[in-house]
Amino acid sequence: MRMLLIHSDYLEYEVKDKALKNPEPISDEQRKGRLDEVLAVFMSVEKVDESNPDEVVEKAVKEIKDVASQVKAEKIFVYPFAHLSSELAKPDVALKILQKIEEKLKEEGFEVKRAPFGYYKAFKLSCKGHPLAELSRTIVPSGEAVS
Ligand SMILES: C[C@@H](O)[C@H](N)C(=O)N[C@H]1[C@@H](O)[C@H](n2cnc3c(N)ncnc32)O[C@@H]1CO
Repeated sequence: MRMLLIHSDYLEYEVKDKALKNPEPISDEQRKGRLDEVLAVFMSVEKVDESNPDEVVEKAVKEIKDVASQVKAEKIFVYPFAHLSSELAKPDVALKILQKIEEKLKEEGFEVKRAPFGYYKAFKLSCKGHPLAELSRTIVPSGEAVS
């Protein structure tokens, strides 16, 4: 999994068109979303993650918690983003992993939103620009090589 973490004044998105034949079903309310004072986490789930999804979820949550504590962010935006890797996991596996990450972050007490999966989306982002505002992380299951 590849993650781009941007500490932001806000992130807002608006769903445009389907980017998959069968995107995640969403309510009208989910067609737009915004969080202020947020750690935005753009995530590409990778093929290598399919070998141990639960471990990747645990590792991703740990990394996100670590960065959130360093930048003192209490809100997280989980943003499916297919542009950080050329070896993407299958959509059904990717969605499950992202849903589990969202769930675990909520259990940890964060306010969490997740952008809808399988769509083209317009978004606006205001990066805070401090030294820790733009970070990336690569996560793989144990025993797998980072490509
Ligand atoms: C397109 C662009 O504007 C938008 N931002 C977009 O990326 N949409 C992606 C993700 O929501 C999701 N998706 C599919 N596979 C994956 C994967 N392996 N990891 C993460 N997301 C995935 O399916 C869409 C098409 O790839």
